[in-house]
Amino acid sequence: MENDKTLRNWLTEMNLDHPLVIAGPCSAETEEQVLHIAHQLKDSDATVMRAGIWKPRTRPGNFEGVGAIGLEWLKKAKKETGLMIATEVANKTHVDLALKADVDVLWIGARSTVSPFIVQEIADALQGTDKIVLVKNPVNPDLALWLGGVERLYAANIKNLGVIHRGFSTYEKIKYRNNPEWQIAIDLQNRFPDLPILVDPSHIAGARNLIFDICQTALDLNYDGMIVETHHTPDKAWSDAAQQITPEFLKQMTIDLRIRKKHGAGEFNEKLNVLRSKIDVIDNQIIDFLGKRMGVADEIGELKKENNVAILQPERWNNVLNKLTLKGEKNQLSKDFVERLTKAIHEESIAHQHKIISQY
Ligand SMILES: C=C(O[C@@H]1C=C(C(=O)O)C=C[C@H]1O)C(=O)O
Repeated sequence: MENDKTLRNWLTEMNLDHPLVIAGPCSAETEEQVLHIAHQLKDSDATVMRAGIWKPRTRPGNFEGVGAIGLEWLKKAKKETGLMIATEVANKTHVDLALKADVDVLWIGARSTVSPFIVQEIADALQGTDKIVLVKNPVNPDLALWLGGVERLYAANIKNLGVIHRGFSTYEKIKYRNNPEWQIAIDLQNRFPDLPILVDPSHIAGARNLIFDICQTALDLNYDGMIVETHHTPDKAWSDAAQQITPEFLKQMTIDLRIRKKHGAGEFNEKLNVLRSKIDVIDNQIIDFLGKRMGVADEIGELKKENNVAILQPERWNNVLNKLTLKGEKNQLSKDFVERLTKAIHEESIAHQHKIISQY
């Protein structure tokens, strides 16, 4: 699959003067709940109403969705409000039922994207559809697997495609439910600049107080819109209570979010060019310096080879790491960044020495 301007057609045809908003409850719970939320969303920026009907839960015993009856409620919501409707599909049966109910947007969840068998089954069931199909990132940070999902749908002649970034599962304790790993989504945008990308701040955050900032970050990274879990009484929601926001909150959020221009003009560009030349000079210096550092590591490698000494020297390495972290703090660099950078340099240094030592 190649990038192609027509990938954006479905979004362009919506003719929105703001980012695309898909909103609605994590799960459809009752007919009244679906209709109540739909009417609240009617005069918001939301174009599409979402609701989970079949809910993949991490552990059994939790509410697993109302099933096909929820499609009837969504259909009613569409009829009464004019909103388009969206739900998650995870197998051929779901697809058949959703297509029969004329669901406008179908998404493939993170737990399905990890499985090429399931994605293929869904793609086959959707073959040639003109519905909009969105692929959430897989639970693990694997861009190829994410794109593989999109490519399976593309190969099934499904042209109205997009992706949803919901973050990646992690065992580490972080402030988010799912680690955003923004760089993976940036890489995806670089490969497919015309493939619409939406952020799912609800699943990245896991908590409603983080939703605004995540949406702002996504818009600053040129995302095309957001899919946000929205419930009239979030704390009483049957699933994902902590991360749902009210329709009122959503309306205020879409007013407050800053939408920046893709490009500037005139004096801005002149100033930007001056600053960018400064960055270019510094970037060149960084690479020259790194090259010099590796040259010294090579010399150390030769020395270790002659004296049959191990490459990895944990004491020295810890010393280097601590010194640079301290120095980084003085230069307003985050500890996390300096650590990642220093580890990358160390890895390259080890690789250089390994090459020298393994030459006979
Ligand atoms: C360069 C050396 O080899 C390794 C690489 C290091 C580095 O790049 O700073 C530090 C310690 C060693 O693990 C060394 O022993 O000093």
